[in-house]
Amino acid sequence: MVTQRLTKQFNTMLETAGGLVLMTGADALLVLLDGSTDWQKLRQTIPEGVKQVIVAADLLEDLEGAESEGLLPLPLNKEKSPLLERLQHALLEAIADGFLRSNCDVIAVYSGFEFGKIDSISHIRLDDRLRRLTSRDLQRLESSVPLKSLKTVIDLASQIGREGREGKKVGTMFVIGDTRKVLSHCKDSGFDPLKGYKRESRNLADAKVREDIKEIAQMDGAFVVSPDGFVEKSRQIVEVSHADLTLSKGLGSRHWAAAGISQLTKAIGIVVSQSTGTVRLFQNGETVLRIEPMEHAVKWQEFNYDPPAADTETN
Ligand SMILES: Nc1ncnc2c1ncn2[C@@H]1O[C@H](COP(=O)(O)OP(=O)(O)OP(=O)(O)O)[C@@H](O)[C@H]1O
Repeated sequence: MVTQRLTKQFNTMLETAGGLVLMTGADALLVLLDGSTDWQKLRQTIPEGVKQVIVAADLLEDLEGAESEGLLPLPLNKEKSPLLERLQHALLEAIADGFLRSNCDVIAVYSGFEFGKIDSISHIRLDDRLRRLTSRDLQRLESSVPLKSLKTVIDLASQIGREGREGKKVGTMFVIGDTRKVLSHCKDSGFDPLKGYKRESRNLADAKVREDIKEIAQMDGAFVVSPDGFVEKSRQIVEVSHADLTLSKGLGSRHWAAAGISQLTKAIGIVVSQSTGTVRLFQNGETVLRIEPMEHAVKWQEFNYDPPAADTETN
């Protein structure tokens, strides 16, 4: 386990960042660490008026003891990832864990130039930036499902989670890829409204088809989607055992079924939770991506960091 010593420089950066939280009225201080540290000292160094202090590190064990000092621990599991990716991930996780709202101000302090040396402070406004999922997030899944089809289904799932239907929240499931094997673990949950439709009328690339899917999503069951983005069947009950799986507590049978089928086949399970609107991707029986509901659509971007464009607003 790496230990990050509270050096004089680290102390100064914490004090300064804490001061900045108070001065700007930011909602939280995020300390992105490269290892464990002396949590008591860290809390004492930060001005008392700063109430929300999130401490993020790669491993859960690095954060042991942080909570009892009144800090909010956030494990990242992002070892060796580039800084900006870790920072972005920390912000998303902090929202998912309820430490931050999706529209708030955060002061972040981290090692920007040298591993283990806290040398940078940023004032981050959480808005659009968070909605930009990177294509690399998906490429990393190393799935046999083409990226284009995955993006289409994720966009549709996020839309369903965000908008619901006629004022009601809607949850649903998509299982994409390894279609034949997936179907061998499915049974009809009722009449399939897509039965008898020509293939082109089941193509998710078509906006009209996506609207139909939103209607059908209100009914029980899952959509089985081919790797090239055609809905093969809807209203399917996925019958799998999930004896060997471990998932977050609180996830119900729809999520377990998606995780189960992703373990049994090469498919990716995508679930929109009816209660929260959160979209989760399952692969090999595990949650590999989670997208919180946002006001607007997901924006895809490549992970080339572009410096922010000059802000013309005067505030
Ligand atoms: N194995 C399954 N295959 C397909 N659909 C399922 C399966 N299990 C549950 N569902 C669907 O999910 C709905 C919600 O079930 P449940 O509340 O247990 O799931 P959940 O994972 O908590 O999802 P949510 O967060 O949306 O409530 C069920 O009414 C059913 O339509």
